[in-house]
Amino acid sequence: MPSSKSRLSQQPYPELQLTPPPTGPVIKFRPIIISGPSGVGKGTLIQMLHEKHPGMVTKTVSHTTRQPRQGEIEGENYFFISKAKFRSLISKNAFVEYTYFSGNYYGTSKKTVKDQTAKGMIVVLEIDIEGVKQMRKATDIDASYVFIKPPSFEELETRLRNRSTETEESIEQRLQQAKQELEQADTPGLYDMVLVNEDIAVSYGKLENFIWRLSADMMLKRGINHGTGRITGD
Ligand SMILES: Nc1ncnc2c1ncn2[C@@H]1O[C@H](COP(=O)(O)OP(=O)(O)OP(=O)(O)O)[C@@H](O)[C@H]1O
Repeated sequence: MPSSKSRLSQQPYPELQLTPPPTGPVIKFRPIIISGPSGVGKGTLIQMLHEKHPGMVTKTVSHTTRQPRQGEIEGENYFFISKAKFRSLISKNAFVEYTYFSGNYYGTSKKTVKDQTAKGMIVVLEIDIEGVKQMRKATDIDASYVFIKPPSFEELETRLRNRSTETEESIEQRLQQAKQELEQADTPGLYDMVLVNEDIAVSYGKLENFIWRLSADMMLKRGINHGTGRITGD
């Protein structure tokens, strides 16, 4: 696969300068939630967004109860907290979504999403389908949801194998999980866009276009001047 930078040629809204306004109220963009089966290319697409729009597109740091691995940094890879603290945060409804996986909790705190949004950043989060269902039920984070599909199940398997990061057992588990996720992806009201990731450059263009269109709609609704990115009324 060519490097992500060489593929980033198309800017669908060249006139739209997505930089936070230097003064005045900060524009709050809707968080973008990306889901899809393991190996479909979510991480690749999100990395491309970060590389092309550093300082504008951001991810949040998750909380976990698992032990830090060698080299992992508190506040950079995860916020490492105890199970008691995690459970206390659950009871306070502090997570956008959370999951219990392999003996540990993992979750995205509402505060981290809201803090980044308040700074005028577009938060892009990778969240699985169960997390999306949790988020759709909650009302305090107004996000947009994208599901990434593989062109075929065989291609998904090829990508997972070629990535060479998984054991055979893990590949089988992921493919099993993928079947269930793909069956649910078209459930009405779950995702705002379903994107088939065939050619990575085309997929990236469609994803960027979707995000810009949302942002442009939001700016227009709020009377924002595209030239400066400043809010002219609300
Ligand atoms: N459109 C594409 N065509 C071919 N290969 C791709 C495409 N998109 C991604 N890949 C490759 O497929 C593999 C899986 O991609 P990636 O790691 O981004 O998947 P993921 O959805 O983030 O998986 P996980 O959920 O397991 O983290 C990587 O080796 C990546 O380079």
